[in-house]
Amino acid sequence: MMQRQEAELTTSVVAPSLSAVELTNVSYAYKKGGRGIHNIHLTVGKGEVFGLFGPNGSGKTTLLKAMTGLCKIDEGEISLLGHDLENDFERAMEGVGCVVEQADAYMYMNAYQNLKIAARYKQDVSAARIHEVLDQVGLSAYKKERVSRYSLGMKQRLALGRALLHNPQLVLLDEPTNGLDVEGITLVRQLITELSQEHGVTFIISSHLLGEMERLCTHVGFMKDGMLLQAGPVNNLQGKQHTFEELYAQAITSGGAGQ
Ligand SMILES: Nc1ncnc2c1ncn2[C@@H]1O[C@H](COP(=O)(O)OP(=O)(O)OP(=O)(O)O)[C@@H](O)[C@H]1O
Repeated sequence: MMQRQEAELTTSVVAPSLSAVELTNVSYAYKKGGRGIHNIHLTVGKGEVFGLFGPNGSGKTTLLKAMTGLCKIDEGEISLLGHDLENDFERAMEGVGCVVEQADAYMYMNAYQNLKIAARYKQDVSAARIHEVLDQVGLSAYKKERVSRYSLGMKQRLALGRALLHNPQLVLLDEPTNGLDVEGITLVRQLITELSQEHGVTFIISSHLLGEMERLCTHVGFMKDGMLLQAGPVNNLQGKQHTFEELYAQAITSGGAGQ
C-alpha cells in the first residue's frame, strides 16, 4: 500500500518545462488560395529571443496568428508556457503578450487611457505599472495626447506597451520595428534584451529586416513558402562567421534541413 502511494506521488510531480513554446506538426491553410503554414516543428526555450525571418508571404504572420489562436490550426499541437493552446486556451494565453495584426488603438483617447482600458482585461495591473510601461516604450512625454495625433512609430510603441502591461513571460511580436525611427528601434532592442536577460522573458519576433535583428536574437528560424526551413541558436548557425544575410540566403536557396 505504502509503495503504491509513493509511486502515485512520484508520477504526479511534473518537471518544470524549460521550453516556452512547443509546436508539433502545425499546419494551417487559408480557405481562399490554400496558402498558409505546413508541418511546423519548433521549440523555443525560456528566455530566448527567437527571430523569425522570411520573405513577404512566407508565413511569419500566419505562424504568429496560429500561436495566438487568431487562426485555428488544421493539424498539430501548440503549447505555450506548458499549456495546450486548443484545450486550455485561457491559461495558455495568460502569460502571453502579443502584437500581431492589432496595432490599432482608441484614437480619441490618449496613451494612458488606452492602456487603462487594456488593463481591465488583465489581472493586477496598477496605475503605477501603466506609467512604468509608458516610460519603457518611450511615450511618457506624449501620454496625454490623443492617439489620433500619433505617428505610426508611436502607435507601434503603444501596441508594444499594451502587450507588456501584465508582465508576460512570452511575447510574440509581428514586425515590431515597423515605422520606428532609429531611436525607437534602439529602445525596442534594449527593452527586449533587458526583459529577456534580466527577467527571463521569451520573445518570438518576426521580421524581414535581417541586419536590424542580428544583434538582438539568440535564436533564429528561416521561413519560405509556409515552411520553417532551418532553426537554431545564432551562435551555432553563425559558427563560420556567417552574417544573418548569408545564413538566410543559404537556407532559402538550399531549402534547409528543418530544426
Ligand atoms: N487572409 C488571408 N487569406 C488568404 N491567404 C492569405 C491570407 N493572409 C495571408 N495569406 C497568404 O498566406 C501566405 C502567408 O502570408 P503571411 O502574411 O503569413 O506572410 P508573412 O511572411 O507574414 O509576409 P509579410 O512579410 O509580407 O508580412 C501568403 O501567401 C499570403 O498570400
